[in-house]
Amino acid sequence: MSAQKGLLIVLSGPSGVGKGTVRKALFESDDNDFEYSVSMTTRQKRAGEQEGVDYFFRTREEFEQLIASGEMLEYAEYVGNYYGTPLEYVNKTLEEGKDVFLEIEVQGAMKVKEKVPDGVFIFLTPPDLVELKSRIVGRGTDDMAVINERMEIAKAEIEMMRHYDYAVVNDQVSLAVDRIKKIIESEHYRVPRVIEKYENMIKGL
Ligand SMILES: Nc1ncnc2c1ncn2[C@@H]1O[C@H](COP(=O)(O)OP(=O)(O)OP(=O)(O)O)[C@@H](O)[C@H]1O
Ligand SMILES: Nc1nc2c(ncn2[C@@H]2O[C@H](COP(=O)(O)O)[C@@H](O)[C@H]2O)c(=O)[nH]1
Repeated sequence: MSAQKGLLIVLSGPSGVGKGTVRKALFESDDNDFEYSVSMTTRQKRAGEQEGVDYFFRTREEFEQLIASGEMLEYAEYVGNYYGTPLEYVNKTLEEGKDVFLEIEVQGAMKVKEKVPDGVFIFLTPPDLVELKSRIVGRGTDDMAVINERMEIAKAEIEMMRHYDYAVVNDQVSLAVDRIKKIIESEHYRVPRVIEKYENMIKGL
């Protein structure tokens, strides 16, 4: 087992900003070295989505049982459905010394911050709100009522940016990916993380 735990990296931000798009581009690039935690949801599977790849799709009853038995690191109810992060995979992977990447909405990210304050919290921002709405509309997955609900939630979510460690603008996907890679790389050199290894060495002398 690795002596040093992996980093927990949380990518969050308003609906439609491009979290999923940026996360996929990040994982498709050759030089990524972290593990994606597949979320669980009660929402309907969209065309092309696969069980265990895009999400673990569960009924509300199944999801509520997992909440009750403490098996979720965090969960949130978002536009009428549950979304959450299964705890066991995250713990096991961090213990193996591997970095774990979560792509989640803002309420859930704030719950993770309470439980894992030494995680790396990255807020993905749109260039502006007009562009944000045009991305949600352009995606073509939601009707107008849901789009308006997502925009209202988005305004409140942008206010939450202050609680994050980094803000990355998603103007172009490739640029956002590069910015995130640089953040993750530099987080590995932060003294509180590195010093632990040397403190253990000193204790072992
Ligand atoms: N940098 C970008 N420039 C232009 N369009 C983008 C950019 N990034 C993402 N998009 C587009 O914006 C739309 C929303 O992206 P995506 O579904 O990845 O957002 P999201 O933040 O994951 O949304 P949600 O939180 O609702 O799941 C998609 O149609 C995507 O192709
Ligand atoms: N709190 C959590 N939010 C999550 C999780 N997985 C995904 N999400 C976020 O939900 C919304 C909606 O997603 P969609 O796939 O229906 O468009 C989006 O903001 C995701 O980032 C999770 O495990 N916990």
